Amino acid sequence: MSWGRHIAPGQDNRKLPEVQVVISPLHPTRNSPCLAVLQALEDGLKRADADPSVKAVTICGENGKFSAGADIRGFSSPNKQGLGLGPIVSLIERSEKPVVAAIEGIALGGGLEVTLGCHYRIAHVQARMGLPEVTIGLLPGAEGTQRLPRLIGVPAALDIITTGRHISASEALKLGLVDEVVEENTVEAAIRLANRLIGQPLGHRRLSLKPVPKLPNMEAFLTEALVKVKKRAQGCLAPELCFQAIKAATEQPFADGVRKERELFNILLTSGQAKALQYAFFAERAVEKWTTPSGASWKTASPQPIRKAAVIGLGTMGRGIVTSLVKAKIPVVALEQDLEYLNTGRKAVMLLLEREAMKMEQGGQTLDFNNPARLQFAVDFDVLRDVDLVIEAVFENMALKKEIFNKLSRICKPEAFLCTNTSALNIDEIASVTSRPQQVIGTHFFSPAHVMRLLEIIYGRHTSPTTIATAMQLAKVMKKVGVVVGNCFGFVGNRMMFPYVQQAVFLLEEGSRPEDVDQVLEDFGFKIGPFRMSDLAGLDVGWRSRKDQGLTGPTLAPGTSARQRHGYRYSPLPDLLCEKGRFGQKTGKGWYQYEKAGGRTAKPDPWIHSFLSEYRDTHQIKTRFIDQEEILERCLFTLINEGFDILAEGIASGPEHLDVVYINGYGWPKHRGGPMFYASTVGLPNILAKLQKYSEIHPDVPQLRPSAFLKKLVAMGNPPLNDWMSYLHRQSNKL
Ligand SMILES: CCCCCCCCCCCCC/C=C/C(=O)SCCNC(=O)CCNC(=O)[C@H](O)C(C)(C)COP(=O)(O)OP(=O)(O)OC[C@H]1O[C@@H](n2cnc3c(N)ncnc32)[C@H](O)[C@@H]1OP(=O)(O)O
Repeated sequence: MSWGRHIAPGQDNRKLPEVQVVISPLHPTRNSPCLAVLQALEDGLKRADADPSVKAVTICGENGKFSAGADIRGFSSPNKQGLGLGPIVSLIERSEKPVVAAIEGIALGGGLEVTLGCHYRIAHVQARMGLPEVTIGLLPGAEGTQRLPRLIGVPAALDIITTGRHISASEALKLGLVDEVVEENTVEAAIRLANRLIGQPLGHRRLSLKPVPKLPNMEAFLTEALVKVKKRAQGCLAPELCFQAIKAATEQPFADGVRKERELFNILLTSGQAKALQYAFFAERAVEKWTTPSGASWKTASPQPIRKAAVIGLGTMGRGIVTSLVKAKIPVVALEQDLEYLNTGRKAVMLLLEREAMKMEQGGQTLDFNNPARLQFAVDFDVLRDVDLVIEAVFENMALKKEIFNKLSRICKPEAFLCTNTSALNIDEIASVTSRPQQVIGTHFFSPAHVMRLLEIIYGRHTSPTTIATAMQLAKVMKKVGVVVGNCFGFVGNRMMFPYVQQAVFLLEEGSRPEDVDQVLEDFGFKIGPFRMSDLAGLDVGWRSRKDQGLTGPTLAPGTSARQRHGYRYSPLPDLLCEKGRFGQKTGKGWYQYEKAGGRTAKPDPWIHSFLSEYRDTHQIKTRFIDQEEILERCLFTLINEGFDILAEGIASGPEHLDVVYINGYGWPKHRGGPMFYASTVGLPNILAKLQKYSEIHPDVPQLRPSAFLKKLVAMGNPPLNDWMSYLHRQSNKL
């Protein structure tokens, strides 16, 4: 046997026998010359083919990583890379010399497609594979949609391609995606296999020549699958086009399927959705690199280790937070005020953990939560003496939170971090009752806390960089996206949500029905419209907060106008519903009616319709027809407008932060890239003009008055989103 020389665009320092073509590194950097990588791969293959001393080829990655696929930034560059990979995969497949892929680390996207051209695939036991193109608004465009169904069948290929999920080596082996899984050196194993293959026929290993395995009921299967794909996609184009490409594989010869794949790929490549999803990919990574206006930064701050944590309060939020910590393998003490609450909380937590353990078992993982060293329940604050971090998750009441923080400050060890799970309260006020305000931080979880990815991390005036870094590290360990924001009422998420919900309610006063408003926003792509959301969360939550603020309830000054507060427009509609006991799903009635208290199926309620009509009569509001455009613009543009104020005030350090918050915590459709990205696609001058128009019609709604920062950006010529923050302190002579 003889081997070809090492042919590589990079260096392989493992000094293996001479057979390798080294492919792209794990993280193609921003300027990674992807075309050069492809060229090197092609040249390497051609040289191996032409060299009679080479009898077999192994393709592996650099530094123990196969490939993360194409450089995503390349898809938005004018010189679009990548379309050249398909012919190279075919070139690999046509090789008369056996080609074996040695998959270590990850093989994703174009990287996995390369392996589908190889005649055999060997994976390391810890390798992960996937075709995540759908998550960045694309499809596997290097013939992957045609080869994968031929290799593993249509159902498995559909699942992998339309979800973009990563699979483990053991699942890949079960599916037949790889031929062998090894625990040893994968490249050496691949070389050994290649050795054995020399001289053997390869025809049956060329996937393009194989038929797609038949299903007894292919047509019915595809029809049903399409319904599922569309339902999951919620307006996102890529999953459906992935489906179409795979369907083509079942109906057409390989070459025609490839043509169809290319056609569909081009549709996606030029779609705004791909751009938005790729923006979202990088935005999520950008927020990891946090900074604060005082100069604190991820670069200089180091997180402290959290060996043991505590959660105070086992209500809905506390239960989810405990579950997240257990899943992150952080030993946790769960504390309640008395044994009765503790037992209720304990049962609920155990139920959540059992469900999570079952889910994890399906993916071949285990969850150990029956061990007291991992999870302990208590009613005595004394058990908190040795914890490194406490998350207080009692209900939103400043006096109660302050009492708890004062106690924590006295009991916990001096270096312990104190976090408050609040959705709006002032972090500085909470910190003020402790002896360590530098270690106090807001950690705003989203319900259900063990499912939702967002963690808003709110620093106060005295919060130290180490505390921020520790909270960010905690988010990462819990597999959440931490977004560092400043301290203001409602922080980023709820502060932007307030004008959105307020407009939705004003629209009801003027003539819309809850289901009209929800429909428009759900058609836009929100998972759930504002009224369905309010019914789900419970109308009483906002009612309590408005009562605390003196906006309604017994503390309201006698003679206050029903529809005005502090000289601005106010809608008492949500208060009136609460006074009638309509709290949403929990009472079976809210903005909608439900089959029973706790029911989940929202039905439009004729009672609400006549209630709204009587309300308008009482307040002499002329009912008018409100079109979809106005509903969308008034709800979204006020939310975006608030976003510009947040940026101007330095509450968030860039538009990506706001977008990541909205995508991960508020059901904003990811394929629209987040509210600020969406604003940039609509065009800031258009948003400004519409806000000006609505503000003139509704002068008593300050949230419709265009933000000064928005006006400035328009005056500065509508710069691209990446540049917005650089204009914050620049002078504009057009204003
Ligand atoms: C020579 C053959 C190889 C093939 C390559 C050739 C390409 C040819 C084009 C083919 C065209 C056909 C269609 C193919 C399309 C694709 O391949 S699309 C890309 C598919 N791949 C992905 O979507 C992978 C995306 N990345 C990830 O999922 C994760 O980053 C990871 C790889 C699993 C690693 O995770 P983790 O360790 O948590 O690190 P991160 O923080 O996520 O990333 C670190 C930095 O790397 C950047 N990065 C990662 N992947 C890419 C990428 N594909 N393109 C550009 N940049 C990437 C990421 O942004 C981080 O950057 P910094 O924040 O600046 O550190």
